[in-house]
Amino acid sequence: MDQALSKVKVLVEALEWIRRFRDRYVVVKLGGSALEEPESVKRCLADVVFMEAVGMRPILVHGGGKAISRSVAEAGIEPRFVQGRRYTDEKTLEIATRVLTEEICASLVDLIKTQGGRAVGLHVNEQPVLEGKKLTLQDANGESIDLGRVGYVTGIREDVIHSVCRGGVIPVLPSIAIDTEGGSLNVNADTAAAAIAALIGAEKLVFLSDVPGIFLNKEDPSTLVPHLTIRRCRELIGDGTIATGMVPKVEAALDALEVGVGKVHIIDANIPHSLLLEVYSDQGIGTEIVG
Ligand SMILES: Nc1ncnc2c1ncn2[C@@H]1O[C@H](COP(=O)(O)OP(=O)(O)O)[C@@H](O)[C@H]1O
Ligand SMILES: CC(=O)N[C@@H](CCC(=O)OP(=O)(O)O)C(=O)O
Repeated sequence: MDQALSKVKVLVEALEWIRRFRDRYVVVKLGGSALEEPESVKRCLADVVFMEAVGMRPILVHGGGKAISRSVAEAGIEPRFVQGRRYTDEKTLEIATRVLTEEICASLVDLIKTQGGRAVGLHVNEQPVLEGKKLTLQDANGESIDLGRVGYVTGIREDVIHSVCRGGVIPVLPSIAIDTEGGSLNVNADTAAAAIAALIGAEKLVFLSDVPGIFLNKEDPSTLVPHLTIRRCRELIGDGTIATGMVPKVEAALDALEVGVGKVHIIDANIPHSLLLEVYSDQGIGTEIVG
């Protein structure tokens, strides 16, 4: 009896959050590191299917940096990164587009379907929804660095996203945008997810990565920080506590918060049902960042 009652308590606790997030957009970014663990990916997608079934509007944005690097290396090209962005010549763009759309996006759509959900890949080969511009970075001396076909998201076909979501279908978006001439641009998936969350006015932006959240000391799991503000994040980037792949993620998170996205969460895709724990329970999990 006690066990049955505790199950009901879980449902009652979830009800408040289910009501609160009904018809709200949540952008879920599945990172390339998390994508390396097929069982974790399946569980995360089951959570996304649950979110849609209880009335939320999840938008799945994914990367695939590790898979792109493998395919690029197989083609005899040495992967090269500048300030966390992949230098993308025409051949690299072709490979990145194929890996992200035909391999990763297609398999995520299939996996959602096998778990009873409905999903559609929205990208260059199907229905493009991300508009972008070429990104130019500057080096320490203020000189422009050419990254090739690398871009950033400037717009989104909101009408397409709205109608897909209203129809009970989960949009799956790889981080490839189209420029005004119809050419493809390779976009860092963290920045793509943040831009999408900002443009669509998402309630939340959730990064599913391969760490439980942000640590003050990466060697010591007890230093996980459950709650951070924009200001504190900037301090942690400044003093090097937040480093490597976490920097573009947190910078993208701050951009999204500054333009009105409610909250950003960084959680571990390898913790079973981390998404549901974050969204539908009082306790939360991982690191949340607020404005
Ligand atoms: N302070 C920190 N706390 C947690 N992880 C950190 C921190 N600083 C750097 N990292 C690194 O950031 C990585 C996540 O970034 P990345 O590998 O690019 O993920 P993804 O593929 O999900 O985009 C973690 O695996 C970790 O090694
Ligand atoms: C311009 C740029 O760097 N694009 C990324 C896109 C994929 C990505 O960002 O994947 P993660 O989620 O694994 O980081 C790349 O080519 O690797």
